Amino acid sequence: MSLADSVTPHDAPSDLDREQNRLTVLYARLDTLRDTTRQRLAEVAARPGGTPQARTERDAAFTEYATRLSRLEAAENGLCFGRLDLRSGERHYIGRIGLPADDPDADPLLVDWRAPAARAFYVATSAAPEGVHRRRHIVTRGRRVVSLDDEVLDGAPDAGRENLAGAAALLAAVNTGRTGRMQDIVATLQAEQDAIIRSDQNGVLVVQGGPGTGKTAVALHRAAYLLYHSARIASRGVLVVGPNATFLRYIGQVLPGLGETSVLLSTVGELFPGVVADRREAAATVEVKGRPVLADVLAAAVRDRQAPPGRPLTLQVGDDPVRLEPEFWVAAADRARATRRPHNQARPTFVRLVVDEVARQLIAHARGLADRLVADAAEMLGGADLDAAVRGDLARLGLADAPGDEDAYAETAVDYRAVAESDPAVADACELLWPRLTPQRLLAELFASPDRLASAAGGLLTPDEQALLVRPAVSSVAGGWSTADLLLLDEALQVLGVDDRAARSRAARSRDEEIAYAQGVLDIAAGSASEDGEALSVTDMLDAHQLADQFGVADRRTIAERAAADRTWTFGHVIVDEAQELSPMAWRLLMRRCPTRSMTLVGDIAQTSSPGGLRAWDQALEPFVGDRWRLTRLSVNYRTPAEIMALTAPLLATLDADAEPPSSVRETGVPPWHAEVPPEQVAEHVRAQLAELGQGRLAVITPDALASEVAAVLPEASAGPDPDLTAPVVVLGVGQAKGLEFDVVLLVDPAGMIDASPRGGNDLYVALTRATQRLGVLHPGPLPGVLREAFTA
Ligand SMILES: Nc1ncnc2c1ncn2[C@@H]1O[C@H](COP(=O)(O)OP(=O)(O)OP(=O)(O)O)[C@@H](O)[C@H]1O
Repeated sequence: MSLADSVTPHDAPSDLDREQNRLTVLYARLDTLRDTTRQRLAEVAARPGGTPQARTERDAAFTEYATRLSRLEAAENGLCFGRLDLRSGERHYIGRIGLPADDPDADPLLVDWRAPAARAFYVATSAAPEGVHRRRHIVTRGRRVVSLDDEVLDGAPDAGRENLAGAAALLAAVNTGRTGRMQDIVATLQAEQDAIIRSDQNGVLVVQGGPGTGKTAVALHRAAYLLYHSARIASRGVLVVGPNATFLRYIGQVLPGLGETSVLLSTVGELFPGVVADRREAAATVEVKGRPVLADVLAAAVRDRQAPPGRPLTLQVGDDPVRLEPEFWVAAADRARATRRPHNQARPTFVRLVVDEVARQLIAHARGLADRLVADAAEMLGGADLDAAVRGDLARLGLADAPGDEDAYAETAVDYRAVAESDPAVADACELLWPRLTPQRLLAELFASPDRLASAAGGLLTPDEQALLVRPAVSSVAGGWSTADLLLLDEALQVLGVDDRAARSRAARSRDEEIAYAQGVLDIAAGSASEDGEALSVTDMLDAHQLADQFGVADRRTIAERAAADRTWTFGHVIVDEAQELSPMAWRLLMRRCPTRSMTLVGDIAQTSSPGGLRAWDQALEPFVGDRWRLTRLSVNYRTPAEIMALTAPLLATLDADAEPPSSVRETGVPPWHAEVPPEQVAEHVRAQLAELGQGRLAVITPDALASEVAAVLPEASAGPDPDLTAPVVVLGVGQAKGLEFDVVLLVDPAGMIDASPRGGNDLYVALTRATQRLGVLHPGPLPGVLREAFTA
């Protein structure tokens, strides 16, 4: 008996009517809650800020109501999808959000899928019914119930269901035509997936699973679950990292559809706001730049920029030459480094020491000059009392009038420090010996100079590896950065830090200006009030500080928006999809964004295709958490039919001898096929497949280098760096296909895919596992051995 046959469709009109009535009540409640929330939001928005505290409270209330409203809006489609009848006689309706009854003491009308009471809906089976008598899947369209699907769990176990929860609903979901956008699976989550979603938020959780096992879906639902349950995570937001922008667009609707806005979806290359990674690089360069040793290279490169000169430097300060000895520079650099602060933040210490030393020498010069003047005068005038003349000379030089007068000496030193501080020669020397460095400048100057590279990377990278990093000078401000560079920029930012004293004093100045402006407004108001003879004027109620507070603009950005603009934002939880692709430098960046190490990493080692990607999970995690991480596996493939998975078995064995292929949840009865055709004849096959497909999506997946050639013979297809996945046909290089799925896949040139890179076999495995219904392999020459074997088996 097939899985589909094992489920009894339940469409008795009376039951449908009853559920329709219930659904109508639920939507009515949803509408009421939306109206109330909208009204509250408007009230809060209109509330004046007043004191800073009141303003903060108002903004917090605004955010709270706005979030609540967006959750209520998002719940429109598929508001309620399930019902649990417990043996105890209790009944719960399960939905996308919880809906409280009007009466606060009454049971909720709808239980949120994330609430503990909903868990049994996902995990109960005939073998372990968890107190459930009946599980009902309610299928709706808009606000209408279209069908019901019941499972009685405490009856005789049904062998055909194979521990799937709601098999009919599940199969209906996986068989539905693709739309080019990932859908949530909240109605049909399976027990092994539910366990991951609800797993403890603390620590690093790794989810290893073959293709189509729902890793992405589970990761996104886990984000929604954690945001629902943890105020700490909600307050810092969740970061979801995906492999590329096309993939992020593909999954972009899932979390908003679940009502969650506190999630930033990003590639790892976008996590250094303000710099765009638009440069492509050779795989060998990417691999070297991703190595952990690059952190040491950058630290050495910064240290090289602090190197004291090995000879004395003479600065011309005004009329005085000031000579600074090598020992002085060494001591100054050592003291600045001893602050243990990042380069730019240690710089003020270095500058202060230089200024002090220059001032000390200026004072010494002046004293020497004064002494000489006194001696000369005494010689000229014989034994005359010269006190008055000396005092005059010292005063003219700005020096204390008597040695030992400490106050006066301190004042004098201050004057000379000011001279030293504003002297261009001193500033130039500081800039030369401890320059202010942005990450961009550090990297641009490092990569542009083989000498600098040799100095920083000597002993860490071979000369050939160093040569891979050399490139012509780029503007240190914009352009010309690769994703691998952005990881290095972020790393450099840690070593360099930001000297934000100037920004802070600018902020303080602008606050003073706001207060001055507010005072001006109050003065005018007071003037006109007294002219009008008003009893109570605005000046009686507010002072300039309070008014300035009210002028301040409220920060109503979502957590995700604030996080996206901030290079140093740390998240409450970080989720990494296709985590096997990340280089060690990318892991370092992500760990910095998540100091609590509350992380979920999902991926499949057998699908690793990037040059610096993982071969084992502990390889990535050991440097950060030792062995303190949990591994869990997903074992059922919901996407790829059994016929296609069988084709991939010999290939998988060559990629990872220990890998357990996931078992497909269904068969389609349509075996994959192959044909020997040159790339220019791909169009005929595409059109034939489209004619059979009707609705749904078809992808042509090629080796990366072949994509534009194939796209040229398929003008009707969406292609290029930013393809529209909702188009009926897309042409993708295999690198773009990661994480995606289509009803039909035509894979072009499998041998070319294997040959294109050292991880070409992994690429082929990714391409073979993207279809939900049909797979055709088009090969210009002979099939690769691993596929020939599988097709003839
Ligand atoms: N419980 C479920 N109910 C319905 N559909 C599901 C379920 N689990 C997974 N799916 C569907 O299976 C498909 C594959 O899921 P997903 O993309 O999350 O897998 P994956 O493990 O990330 O795959 P890959 O590693 O190959 O990219 C998606 O269409 C997803 O919606």
